[in-house]
Amino acid sequence: MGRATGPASLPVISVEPFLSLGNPERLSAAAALHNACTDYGFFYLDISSYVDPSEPEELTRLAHAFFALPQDEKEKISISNEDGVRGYQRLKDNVTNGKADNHEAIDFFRPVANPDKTKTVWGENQWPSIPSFKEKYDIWIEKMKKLGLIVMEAMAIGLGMTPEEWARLRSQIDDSFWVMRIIGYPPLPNDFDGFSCGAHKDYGCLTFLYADPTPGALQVFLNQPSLVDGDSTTNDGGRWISADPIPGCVVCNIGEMWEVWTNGLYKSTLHRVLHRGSNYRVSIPFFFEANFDALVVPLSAARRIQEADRASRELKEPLKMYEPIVYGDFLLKKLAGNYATSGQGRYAD
Ligand SMILES: O=C(O)CCC(=O)C(=O)O
Ligand SMILES: [Fe+2]
Repeated sequence: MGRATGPASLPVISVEPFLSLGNPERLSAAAALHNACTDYGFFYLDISSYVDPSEPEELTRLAHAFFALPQDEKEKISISNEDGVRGYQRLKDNVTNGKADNHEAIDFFRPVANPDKTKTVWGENQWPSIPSFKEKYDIWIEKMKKLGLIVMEAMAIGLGMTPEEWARLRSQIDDSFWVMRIIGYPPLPNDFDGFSCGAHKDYGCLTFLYADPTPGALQVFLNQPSLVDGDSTTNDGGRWISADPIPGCVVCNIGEMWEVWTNGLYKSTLHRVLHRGSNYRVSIPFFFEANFDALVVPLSAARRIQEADRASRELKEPLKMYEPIVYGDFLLKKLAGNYATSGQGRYAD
């Protein structure tokens, strides 16, 4: 395991320039966002001009109230009552890379018309009966959906997409099949064979992670040679750095769909959680995803950048292309391997 030396930390990008059309900093902010996506795949997104910090703090309080309930109360909204993925999952129910994760969670997905709980992900969300829980989280979901569109447009600007190209991409994400997890992490026992959440890439489009202020829990794997100093690399030639929460920011990372859209120019980055502190940690990732039926194909704008780079380096062999993916098919495959009972793991490759 690598030693984390030096002050390496993720870039901070403010959403503010993208909140109004006339903001003169839009282009430079989009360029910084592009660099964050090519170099790290992870960044802090400063949303202090978009949401009041008291909102996610209240969500954390509500999450604690739920996780503190007796186990049989929590089981009343178990995923086993529903479509197998919407609802509460016990501690160690999630498995990553063959090892149980030391967390419990509630998962919510975009509601569907004509729910049918015999079909994976096609059932209904299950809400705790704690007063104002659903109201407060529903407000958050709406804000994160809008934020998803705002950041997607900023990324389109950063990639140099034409208005027509952006309109086409927008039509694949304008009815996002979003996912929200509310995760509770008790301290990781020293002798635990596994992690709080094992190393994985997120499989969708953009993740907006709000986490309580607990330091030292979330770690991100950097493997760009320019970002990693030689002394501190792991056997894989990379380095794990902490991504501690910054007030007013969510941690944002790109998922595997962006890797396909950009034909590998933006990499989806490995991350994991090791919560060894003494408190009970809560995090609330919102996964802004493509539409269920979106056909995800490498974008011309990304290919233009790759071709220009190759021309400047006089590379001759043809550019390798990522295979197209229908997002909903990809999601169903991932969900099939999520849980202890199905053996493989939520966050497995
Ligand atoms: O809890 C965290 O900090 C990260 C969780 C995560 O990576 C995920 O749910 O995909
Ligand atoms: Fe993740």
